[in-house]
Amino acid sequence: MALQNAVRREVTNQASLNGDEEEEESPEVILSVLAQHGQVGLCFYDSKDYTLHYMADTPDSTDLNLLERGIMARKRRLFRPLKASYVAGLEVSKQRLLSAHLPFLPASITDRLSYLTSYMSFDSPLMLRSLGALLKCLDRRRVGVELEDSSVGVPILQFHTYTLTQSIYIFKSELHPSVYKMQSGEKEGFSLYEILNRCKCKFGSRLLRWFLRPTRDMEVLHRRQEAIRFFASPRNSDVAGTLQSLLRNIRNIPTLLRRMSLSHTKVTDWQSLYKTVYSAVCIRDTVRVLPQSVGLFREISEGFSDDLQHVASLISKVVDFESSSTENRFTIKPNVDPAIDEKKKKMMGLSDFLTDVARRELEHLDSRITSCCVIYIPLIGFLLSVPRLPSMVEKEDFEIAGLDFMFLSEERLHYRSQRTKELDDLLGDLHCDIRGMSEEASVLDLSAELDCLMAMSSASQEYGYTSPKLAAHRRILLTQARHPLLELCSPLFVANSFQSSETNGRVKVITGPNSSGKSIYLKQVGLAVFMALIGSDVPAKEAEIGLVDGIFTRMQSRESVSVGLSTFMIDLNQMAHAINSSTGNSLILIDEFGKGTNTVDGLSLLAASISHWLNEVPGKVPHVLLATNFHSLLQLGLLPSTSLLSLLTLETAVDGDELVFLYQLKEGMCQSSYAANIALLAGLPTSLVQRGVEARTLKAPKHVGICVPLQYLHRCHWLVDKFLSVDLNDKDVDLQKFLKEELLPSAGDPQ
Ligand SMILES: Nc1ncnc2c1ncn2[C@@H]1O[C@H](COP(=O)(O)OP(=O)(O)OP(=O)(O)O)[C@@H](O)[C@H]1O
Repeated sequence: MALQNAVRREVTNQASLNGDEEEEESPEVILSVLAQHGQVGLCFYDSKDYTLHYMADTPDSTDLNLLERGIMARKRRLFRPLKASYVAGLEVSKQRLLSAHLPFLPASITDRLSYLTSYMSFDSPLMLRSLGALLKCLDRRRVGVELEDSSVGVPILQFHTYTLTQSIYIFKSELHPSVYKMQSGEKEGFSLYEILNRCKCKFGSRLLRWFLRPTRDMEVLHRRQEAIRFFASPRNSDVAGTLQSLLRNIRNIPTLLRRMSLSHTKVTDWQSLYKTVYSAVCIRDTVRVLPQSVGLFREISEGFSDDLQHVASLISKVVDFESSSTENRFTIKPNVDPAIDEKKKKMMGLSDFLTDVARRELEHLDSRITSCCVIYIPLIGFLLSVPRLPSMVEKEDFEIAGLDFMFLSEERLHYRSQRTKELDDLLGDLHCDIRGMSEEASVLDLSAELDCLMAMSSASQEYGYTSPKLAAHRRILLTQARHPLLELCSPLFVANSFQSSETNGRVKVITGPNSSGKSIYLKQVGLAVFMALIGSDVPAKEAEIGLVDGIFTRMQSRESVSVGLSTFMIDLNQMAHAINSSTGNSLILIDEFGKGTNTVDGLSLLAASISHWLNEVPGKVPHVLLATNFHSLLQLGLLPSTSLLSLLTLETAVDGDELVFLYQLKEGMCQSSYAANIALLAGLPTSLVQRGVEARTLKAPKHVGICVPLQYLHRCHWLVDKFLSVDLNDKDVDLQKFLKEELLPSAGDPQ
């Protein structure tokens, strides 16, 4: 497990950096980070405002430094390690959180759980464990607490979701499965990642996972868009083909160099290194003639240095690949460079030779040592490696006459001898030059970026995506948008548009029969916005997307064993999260909220939640897209009428008894659930469905209405109007008189 725990201390004033007394007075920030299996979870406590910040588990970047950069960019601070022993398992960590001194938490543990899960995702084990570690640390160090009394805990007055600079968070994992699949070796399944991943080198595929993190950084997005646009043009398809075939040859230079301990060097490693360097030079030369206004091209042209060319020609001059592969051992070209003499050739090529060297060394060694070998370690050079004897305990025991002890590793002792020094001298030139290449990290980074963007561009061309216009406004416009996954497995996908302006129609309520396409529509909007925010083109004819700061989803909950909450509680949590944490710049997608409980209660909660947004000041209303089968939400007029509300439905047609789904979005509301037709479609026995229809007809209020004579209906209306006309707050109103004189005398008069 790669574990990084760190403690940060405020170092805004130099005095605290120098360990001055004033350090005590600086507010403290304690950070806890846990990384595992390509994911990172983190949290930190800031004693300045007693806030606990937490970040849901998120894909790790290629290096964890990003976290430091992200946080340090905001406030320059110093890190120092948090005790690893503070980190506990998931259950213990959850318990620490539930029993922490948090004054704002409800008293009972069950209520606490509900409260906490509405703020933070309990599906983030790393975050929870880092929180557990942090709470333990706060408890031990008693940050900001002067009192000895152990019942007084470190004050934590509020929680705050932490986001990395410019990152956008997708709340609730439902968008994830189709988006990220993180575990290596895990089957990708049919996912957005799979659609976009046409990368030619491993680094490209790996970086693409990182690309799947949305961002609001316009510079990053534009940089990606301009490269994607360039390759999307049919005029540039040849150059794209050339670059892709070169990218196939790119291998991990540092790993290759690490493997190049000469006694184990494989010919294939040399070949891979040569191909990598040679291809990098070709990529640079190809890119140099492309428009340098494209940022990525400019960086490749400048970043791939001439050293690469030098190393490529050096390898090709020295290594005889042809005889290496026929003889299946490393061979050097004869007579190419007079500086490389017979002896060098032998040394470099023959692992047998190194074995010879080792054997000769062994003759001079202590008789207790029965075996040894010569190895090569980049940056260190050739070393003699011998097994550690049981009698070699203290450092002094490692000394061997005539050898310089270097280090102990994996129960082997490593030494420099006169001969290994000679080997270093003889082979130094080549290794120095090649070693220099490990500095060429930019080759890998930029190649991976190029690979990713070409992959995204290729998917965009194949599936007819469009480049979205991105801006900082609060509008989203998608013309003829499609679902990127469903359109590939559906013979005829019906595209639909989406429009959410700054003020009008920001809250959209979609009704429609089951299977009419409501959920798909919600998801395609979410995915299009998501794709735009990773820099990709989107499946739509036209797109204009204001950068959202979060995508909140409430879809398809299953009861979660890890959290111990029922399906309905999870629904409520997600809704609470969306209501508590969204801003006027967020996108909220809600599918079927409220159906996990009694209909009336579920409906009321749904109406109250939507009304919450509809009653907000216009600038604070997020883009809300909500699908529901509660048709009475609209039929009973439970929502305030405002221009913020827009009603949509998906078109269907009835052909005889059969319901036909047209999947076309239109304004308005669904008039019938067509549940009976859908039940027949699904294969329920006809007699059973008919009985259901009868029962429903009898129960429907409409049935009563049909039997009541019109005159009684008028009478009822009149009575209601009369009652409503009375102002019960008016003290002068005499109710007895009203009933006797105004209402009852007219009892026989239906008006
Ligand atoms: N735009 C579309 N074009 C073609 N087929 C579609 C479209 N939208 C949905 N479908 C098809 O209809 C199926 C059902 O869609 P969806 O799950 O969105 O329905 P729904 O209205 O949300 O149903 P429910 O209310 O029962 O959850 C999809 O699996 C897909 O096969």
